[in-house]
Amino acid sequence: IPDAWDWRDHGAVTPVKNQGMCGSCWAFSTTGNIEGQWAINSASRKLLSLSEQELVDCDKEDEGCNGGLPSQAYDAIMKLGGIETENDYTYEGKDDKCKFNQSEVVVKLTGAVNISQDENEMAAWLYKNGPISIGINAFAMQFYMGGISHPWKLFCSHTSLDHGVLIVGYGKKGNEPYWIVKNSWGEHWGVKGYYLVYRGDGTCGLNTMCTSATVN
Ligand SMILES: CCC[C@@H](/C=C/S(=O)(=O)c1ccccc1)NC(=O)[C@H](Cc1ccccc1)NC(=O)N1CCC(N2CCOCC2)CC1
Repeated sequence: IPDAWDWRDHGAVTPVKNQGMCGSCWAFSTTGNIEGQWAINSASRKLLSLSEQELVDCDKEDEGCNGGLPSQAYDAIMKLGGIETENDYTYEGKDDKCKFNQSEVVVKLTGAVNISQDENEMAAWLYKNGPISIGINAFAMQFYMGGISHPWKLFCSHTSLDHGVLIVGYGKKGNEPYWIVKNSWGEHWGVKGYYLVYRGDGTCGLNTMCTSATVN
């Protein structure tokens, strides 16, 4: 696989979004993954912006603005019958009643996969298949101002994951390998909304809950 790869350069990543005052990061991680799968692995090859609010309101396996898991969201989307576009089911940033409309579904899932915790295998999977939904401990992200984040384990527990985000690529700056992570805190946070984090030692637990939906 190439030394560097960035799915933003290959039409598989929508613009950075903003979850606002709602703990819906898990929904953004989920839609980001499915947006990539649809653009890369479906017959249509179209990059669509998908609805997080549908997940916040209608995914009863998760807890809306109080948190959730992408792995549970994939299952909920399959049971609901698919996911609508951002435009058809717009983001409100608060828990609301479910307004799911089957006739507006644009993407259906066929399943989901767990991805290896080995970061070399993760990079190979990403290059072959697309962006990866991950859980991470977001402690260091709250103070991130740019560069390659590599906090001490002491400050960034590998076992208490509290944030859902999306790995869209990887690279190396000099001798330092890094992941390119899409966040959902708006484009003024981090590096145009992105987090560059050290690749290779399970920083902040980013390798421990890697998942993807499958679209066909
Ligand atoms: C209150 C919810 C906060 C929200 C993200 C909010 S956030 O605003 O992005 C943020 C995160 C960190 C610091 C500051 C701000 N976090 C989540 O949704 C995280 C995201 C995550 C964690 C681990 C792996 C993947 C994804 N998930 C969670 O918070 N939860 C996971 C599911 C859990 N359920 C409990 C009952 O039994 C079923 C499971 C509820 C809590």
